[in-house]
Amino acid sequence: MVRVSTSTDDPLTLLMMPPPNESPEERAVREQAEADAQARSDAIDAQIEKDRAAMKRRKKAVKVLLLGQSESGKSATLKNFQMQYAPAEWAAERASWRAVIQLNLIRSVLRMLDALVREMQAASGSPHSPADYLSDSDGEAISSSSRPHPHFAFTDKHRLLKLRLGPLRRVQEDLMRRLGPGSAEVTSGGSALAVPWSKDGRPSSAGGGGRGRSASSPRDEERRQSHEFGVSSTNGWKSALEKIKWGSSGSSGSNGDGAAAQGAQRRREIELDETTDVIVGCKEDMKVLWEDPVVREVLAQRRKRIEDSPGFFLDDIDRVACKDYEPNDEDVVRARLRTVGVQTYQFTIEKGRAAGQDWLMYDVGGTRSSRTAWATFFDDMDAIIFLSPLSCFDEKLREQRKVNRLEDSYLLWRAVCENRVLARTQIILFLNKVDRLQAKLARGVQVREYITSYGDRANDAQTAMKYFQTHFRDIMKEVSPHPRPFFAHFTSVVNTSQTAVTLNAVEESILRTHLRGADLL
Ligand SMILES: Nc1nc2c(ncn2[C@@H]2O[C@H](COP(=O)(O)OP(=O)(O)OP(=O)(O)O)[C@@H](O)[C@H]2O)c(=O)[nH]1
Ligand SMILES: [Mg+2]
Repeated sequence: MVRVSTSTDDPLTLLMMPPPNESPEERAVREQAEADAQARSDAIDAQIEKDRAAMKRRKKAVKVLLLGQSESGKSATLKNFQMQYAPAEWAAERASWRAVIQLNLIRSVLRMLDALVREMQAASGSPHSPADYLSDSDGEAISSSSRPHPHFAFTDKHRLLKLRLGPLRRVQEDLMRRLGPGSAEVTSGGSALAVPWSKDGRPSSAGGGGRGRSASSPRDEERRQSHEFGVSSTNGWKSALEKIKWGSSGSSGSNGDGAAAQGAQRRREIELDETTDVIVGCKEDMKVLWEDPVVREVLAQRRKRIEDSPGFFLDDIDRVACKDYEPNDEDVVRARLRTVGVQTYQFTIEKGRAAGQDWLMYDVGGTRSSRTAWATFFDDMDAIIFLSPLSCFDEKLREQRKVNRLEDSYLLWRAVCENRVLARTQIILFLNKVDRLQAKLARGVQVREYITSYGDRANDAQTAMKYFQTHFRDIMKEVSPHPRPFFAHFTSVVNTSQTAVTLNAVEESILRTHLRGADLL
């Protein structure tokens, strides 16, 4: 039989009962002691609850969105993060960048070759086809030759180079096919707006070149765009590199028939070997072309500065055009592969105070037509790293050849700072490509010729950097919905050791904001 305890024989109840002969004073003391104990217990419960919330918050990934126009260095910054915080994965991925770097090199060579061939045709008096005037091999618009042609001293050497480097065109096509849409630059953005969203983060009705789609409501449009973005979220460089590794299916082949998969893998390796063989075979001719004084004259006359273009490897032909070439860290950061859609990147901090903290970084495509999708990420970010390349003050957007790049950057910065959804989000500005700015000013390019408000200031890098920084700060001050601190770093993110120092400061600052959100600081 089960014995049920009653209030009078339960030992705990008996223990808690006041003594039968308790005086009023003793009772007051006892009740006070009980109240104190209860308060201590409540405080402990509250602390446990707070710690639990903090743990939850700590476990919640820090989310960072990288923004900035195309070629501002977003992906290059992300690569620096990866190198610093996920070294094993970085090392494993490095070899896959070889094909991208080979393509970058070939593209520069073919741009020179195209310029040379056109001038040779002009010199021989052969008529140009209309297409000759439209684009280079990489689709870059060139100016029409209405100007008089100077007389270049072409020789048989140039005609031979044209013939001998011809096979690179097929290699370029092969590599582009394998690497997917990110391997080509966007050279026409139609009428896409600089900022295709409103101050409250909604897509502008005219945004993204969206003319002719007015039948859908703004909400439908927003959903449609986020859906598109979701679909394209695997289109980052990882999928491009996977394609190179595993072929266009992106599958490792491990699930299929073993022999067939192995055969397919072997065929891809042979294809990649053939690509490398052609490049190695063209090595000496590529060097001759790059070092040829007449070619240099042609480029100067056409105002082509190949060394300023993304993915410049012409000074590395000896290393890159080798059978056993393996990219080093800096090669990978310098490699150019345009971001299509969004690249999501996750890593966990391994060392230090924030060890174990997960980070999620979002790298978006920066061309005007890609920007519509940015706003769908705004409401959930701890921080934004905004990149503006300072060296671009004299350049035009590829996708809209009339728009000055720096003006475009100012417009974007203004729109990000004034956005109400981002009012409480930390924004960190990277004034990037300082190395290129220094090189440009050193060779005599005058800022005031492109930025009239620059006035009579000295044309040195320090003065220009300070001037641009002040302009960005003033915009932020003017348009931010609430006062916010101005965090800016001068960067050259291709310099990986310098960038590591900047990233440490950035990590610390973002983490503080993240933890402050959980009242941990
Ligand atoms: N010299 C120099 N090159 C840089 C710097 N930052 C980026 N680059 C190069 O500029 C090119 C473009 O950089 P990306 O990181 O691909 O630019 P992005 O902002 O991701 O461009 P999208 O993907 O088109 O939006 C790459 O070849 C980079 O290596 C820099 O500070 N100095
Ligand atoms: Mg990118």
